[in-house]
Parts: sequence; C-alpha cells; structure tokens
Amino acid sequence: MIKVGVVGGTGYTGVELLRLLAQHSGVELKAITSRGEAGTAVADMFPSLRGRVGLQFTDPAKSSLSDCDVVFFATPNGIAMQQAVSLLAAGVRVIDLAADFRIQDVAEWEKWYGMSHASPALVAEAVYGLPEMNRDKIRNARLVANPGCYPTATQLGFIPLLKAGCVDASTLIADAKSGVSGAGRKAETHILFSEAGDNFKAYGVAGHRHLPEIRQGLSLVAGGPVGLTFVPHLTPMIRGIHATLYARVTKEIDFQALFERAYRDEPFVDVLPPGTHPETRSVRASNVCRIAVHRPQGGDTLVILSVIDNLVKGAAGQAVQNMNIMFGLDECAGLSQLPVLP
Ligand SMILES: NC(=O)C1=CN([C@@H]2O[C@H](COP(=O)(O)OP(=O)(O)OC[C@H]3O[C@@H](n4cnc5c(N)ncnc54)[C@H](OP(=O)(O)O)[C@@H]3O)[C@@H](O)[C@H]2O)C=CC1
Ligand SMILES: CC(=O)N[C@@H](CCC(=O)OP(=O)(O)O)C(=O)O
Repeated sequence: MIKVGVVGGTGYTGVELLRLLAQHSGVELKAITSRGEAGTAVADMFPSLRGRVGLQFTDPAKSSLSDCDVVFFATPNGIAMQQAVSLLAAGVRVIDLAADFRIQDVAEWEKWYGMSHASPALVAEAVYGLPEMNRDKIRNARLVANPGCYPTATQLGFIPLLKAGCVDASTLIADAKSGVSGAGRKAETHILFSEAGDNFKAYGVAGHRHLPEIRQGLSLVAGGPVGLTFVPHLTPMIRGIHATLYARVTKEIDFQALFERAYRDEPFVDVLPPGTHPETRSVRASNVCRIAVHRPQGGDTLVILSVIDNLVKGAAGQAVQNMNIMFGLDECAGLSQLPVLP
C-alpha cells in the first residue's frame, strides 16, 4: 500500500483527490491537512466520504507528511515550493497541483506569479506531469508538476498537430471556457452565485498565467517558439473546461486519422467520430479528455474541440494518474469512474 498525504484537503481539488483516492485499492491515506479545520473529521465536513475516509484533518505544520511515500499539494501557488525540499530529502515523492514547478524559466515564473521562487534549484528536476507527453520521465520523477486545467485541455488538442508539423505554429488560438470551480473554494465576489450565474465573460485577455505554461509545452513539441492567443472565459457551470482551438493548415494530411493514431493507446483521451461536438457533461467527474476534429467548409482552418473536467483530468485525476505511473501501478487504478449524467 502506498502511504499518501494530502496538503489542502478542504479545497475543491483536495476533496476531489480524496474522492478518487478513497476508491483506489493501492493506497492508504495517512494525513489530510487543513489549517482551520484541524481536529474535524473529514467525513463530517464532506459526508460524501462517510465510511470511506476515517481520518481527521490535521494542522499542516504538525502532520506526519514525512512518513508518507507521496504527498499531494492541493494548495495555492507558492506553498509546495517551500516544503518540497525537506519532503524530498526525507525520501517522499511530491506531486504539486499548483504551478510552483510548472515553468522551467524561473524568471518567467516569477514575473507571471508575482513572487520569488523559494526553491529555484528544484525547478529543473521537476517533471511536467502531462502523461501523454512525458510518461517515461514521470515514472522516475521525485517531483511532479501537475499541469493546469486550461493547459491540459489546450495542449492535448494541439500536440498531434504540432508533432506532425502540419499547421502554422505562429498563429494558434485557444478560446477556452471554465466552470466556476476552477477558481477554487475560497470566497470571492466574482464567483458568488448571483455574480457568476446566468452570466458569461472573458477575462485575462491581456495575459493569463496559463499562457507561458501552454507556450512552454507546445514549443517543446513544435521544436521552436509558438505564437498563441489564449482567451479564458468564466461560464455559469460548476465543473468543466471546453477549449475551442484554431490552427491554420500548412500541410494536407488526414487530420482525423492523425488524432486517432496519436491517442490510440492513451487510456484517458477519446477522439470522437468526425462531425461530433463534445460536451463538458460527457466527461463530468471522470478523468477523460474528449476531442473532436473539425475543418469547417473545407477551409484552411482546423477547429479542435477539447473537453475535460477541470477538477479531474485538469487536476486531481491527472495527479492520481501521475502517482500510478510513478509507483508502477496500473495507470488507470482508481480512475475508472464513468461521467455523471445529467
Ligand atoms: N480548481 C481547479 O479547477 C484547479 C486548481 N488547480 C490548482 O490546485 C491548487 C488548489 O486549488 P483549489 O483546490 O481549487 O483551491 P481551494 O482554494 O479550493 O483550496 C485550497 C486549499 O489549500 C489550503 N491552504 C491554503 N493556504 C494554505 C497554506 N498556506 N498552507 C497549507 N494549506 C493551505 C486550504 O486549506 P485550509 O485553509 O483549510 O488550510 C484549501 O484546502 C491551486 O494551486 C490551483 O491553482 C489546478 C488545476 C485546476
Ligand atoms: C475559472 C478560474 O478562475 N480558473 C482559474 C484557473 C484554474 C486554476 O486553478 O489554475 P491552475 O491550473 O494554474 O492551478 C483562473 O483562471 O485563475
């Protein structure tokens, strides 16, 4: 049994980790932290976990995280980078759901995240945890940077095209929409029901912190710099990301066949038949990314539709997938949930 700790068990990605780990036969939950709820039974706060999680929340400063085999950080940006060094020194592997180790250029990270990096030396060691891109490196990683939610949906949609060199890499467009849980569980005015409900808006058009993360991944695949316009939107749904991706064709190939080949052996990427329109509810609560490939009116622009659940393939599910790979388990262990309908 793999001994697991979760830092940030009261947040949305934290409780999603608990839901998935509680259904995973290869792990034992050892510590679940909260600063404000230490001493509260986890199942009292989240009755959905009654009978499945018997632990209480513990104060992160007093938790026995160094006794774990792996610790997940489901915390705001800037927390894991302060604690990873000592955990790694104690032989604990770390999976950070935040962005502390996602960007290899530390100066660039500091610019977008508005803080100094506490462990710049660890950044080079960290492996970007997108299994479809980095599975072999993840296997031996001590420290995994779990990708962001928008970056997961966007990169999975563009990667086959850039690998094949069949689109103009300088004019990519990602028009992405997220459910409100993407903003986390903390109280903020713009995510109040009466602000976000029955409403739809773009944000971060001038520059969102996921832009450098997506650019980094796509540039590696393309073998050179990419030009990307990325516009996120907030939609009045709870879970889900829908990314509509545009790319101009430079080489004629069978694009549907390209995607089917690229993801044929991927357990969590489903390429839909031609002409289909994936819905966010078709992946709700599951670790699946569904992709459809379109070429409207046979023109020179491809439109790729990519949907994920931001809390699962966009966060906790992908983190469990990474843990499975790191510990040599079945990659799908604990991740066989079908999407919830309606
Ligand atoms: N929501 C999403 O869709 C996605 C989120 N992420 C990333 O995952 C991380 C968690 O997100 P999310 O779950 O939405 O956030 P939430 O705001 O819902 O939860 C944050 C958690 O972190 C804990 N926490 C806050 N500050 C500290 C601290 N200083 N030390 C220890 N624990 C702390 C909080 O617990 P307490 O206050 O009880 O200690 C809480 O459990 C973020 O970095 C986010 O960017 C990544 C992909 C998708
Ligand atoms: C709807 C919403 O607010 N989404 C968040 C992104 C989700 C997230 O948590 O960011 P990471 O993936 O980098 O951790 C935002 O735009 O800031």
